[in-house]
Amino acid sequence: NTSGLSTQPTSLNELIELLYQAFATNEVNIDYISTIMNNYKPTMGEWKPYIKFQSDRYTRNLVDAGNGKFNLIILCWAESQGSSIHNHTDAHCFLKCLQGTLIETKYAWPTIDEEKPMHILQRTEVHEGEVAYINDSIGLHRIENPSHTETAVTLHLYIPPYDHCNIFDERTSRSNEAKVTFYSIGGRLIINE
Ligand SMILES: O=C(O)CCSS
Ligand SMILES: [Fe+2]
Repeated sequence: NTSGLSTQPTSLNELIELLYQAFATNEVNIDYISTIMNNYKPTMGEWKPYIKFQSDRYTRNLVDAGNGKFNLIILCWAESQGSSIHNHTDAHCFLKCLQGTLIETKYAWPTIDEEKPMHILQRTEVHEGEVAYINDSIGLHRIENPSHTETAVTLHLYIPPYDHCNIFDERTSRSNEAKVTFYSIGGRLIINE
């Protein structure tokens, strides 16, 4: 169990340490994970190695591969960049806003095969320090940086890790499988062949 562990990570390294300890046993206490993600107080300097913006799309920068039990990733959103509508392949997804403001739009899973627009469940702003959570039983979502002048940075925790997901067309509900890739791993750029 996770009693006796700190619930106030004061650095990225301490957050990672607590995650490794929480995953040392097999069962994972999602409430505890939620507590430490909410309590983590980011200090900008520590995630400098993972801050990389691209003009064509948001970047996914792997911070820690979690011994195969989780992935901790920093996503960097330049102005007006956003994700596709996607699911999370039966994983827990925690998203903590480190800088800027994001909009999360949650959608219901498409029910029938006919072409029809996706149904929006909820749109929420995620502000600095706030944590959003989703999993496939809740629905799908799209994350966007709505600002035309400010960039945004988010910290994502996926439990367990996954290397593909489904992306959905908002107008038709059609979906395709998409591979999930990293722009950098451990702060080093991945040269895509
Ligand atoms: O992992 C991704 O690229 C989706 C960001 S929102 S969880
Ligand atoms: Fe997501």
